[in-house]
Amino acid sequence: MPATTSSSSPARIRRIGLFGGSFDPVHVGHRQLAECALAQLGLDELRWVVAGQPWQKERARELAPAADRAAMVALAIADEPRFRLERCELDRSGPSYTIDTVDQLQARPDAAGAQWFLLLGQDQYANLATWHRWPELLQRVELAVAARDGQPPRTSAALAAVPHRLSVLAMPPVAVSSTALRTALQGGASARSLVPDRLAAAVAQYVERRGLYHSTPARPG
Ligand SMILES: Nc1ncnc2c1ncn2[C@@H]1O[C@H](COP(=O)(O)OP(=O)(O)OP(=O)(O)O)[C@@H](O)[C@H]1O
Ligand SMILES: O=C(O)c1ccc[n+]([C@@H]2O[C@H](COP(=O)([O-])O)[C@@H](O)[C@H]2O)c1
Repeated sequence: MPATTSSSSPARIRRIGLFGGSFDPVHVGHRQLAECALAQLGLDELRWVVAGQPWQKERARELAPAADRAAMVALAIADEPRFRLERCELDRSGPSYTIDTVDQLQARPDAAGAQWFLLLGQDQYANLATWHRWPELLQRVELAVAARDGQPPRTSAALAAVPHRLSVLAMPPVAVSSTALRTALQGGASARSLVPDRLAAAVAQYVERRGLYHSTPARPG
């Protein structure tokens, strides 16, 4: 009798990225970072987590409504099937702590056995030791960090004291921030004038239709 061989290869571990942000608004720097992560980490999917109540930003200023920020992300990612809009922070109450999101997503049956990556720009990597339950977060995800504003991924003193898994993402510099975009729009720039270098066309159309970031009031719907 011939020896039996198994035709089934071992199940491949799914690689899932989380990319959180206020996305106020989402811009080409976000998209570039996400594309680099897809390619360099070999992700099966990348979930864009729109912050419901970004507690560190809410203290400083009023944000655009979460529904608008999520709608803009949906438009910015629509052409890439591995990108998904993750709404769990919008559906929760209270401050949006990333560790709570990781708890929630890793507990879902579809996540069993997956390998998780958390994407960050250098500014948030430097800031990570201010996050809620951050040492625990480091046990639960591998960090994937991209340079920003000429600053390469660099561990802060507090982070350096805690072992963590880190992938450095190679990313061409994209000198765009949501702050600079809001300032330009508030100063009277049209959203379409920011396409394609700073905003995706569909996002710019949404900004104009909703009257976001201008002093004129938004039209309903
Ligand atoms: N141009 C960029 N290059 C690299 N990383 C970026 C860039 N823009 C944003 N990121 C990263 O994307 C994540 C979400 O960023 P966020 O939504 O706060 O955008 P932002 O442009 O930093 O906004 P704001 O100017 O309002 O602070 C963060 O980890 C941030 O570091
Ligand atoms: O968990 C925290 O305490 C925490 C503190 C600051 C920022 N974050 C997350 O970091 C991501 C980027 O935040 P921001 O403020 O740069 O848009 C977003 O997903 C936030 O929810 C998370």
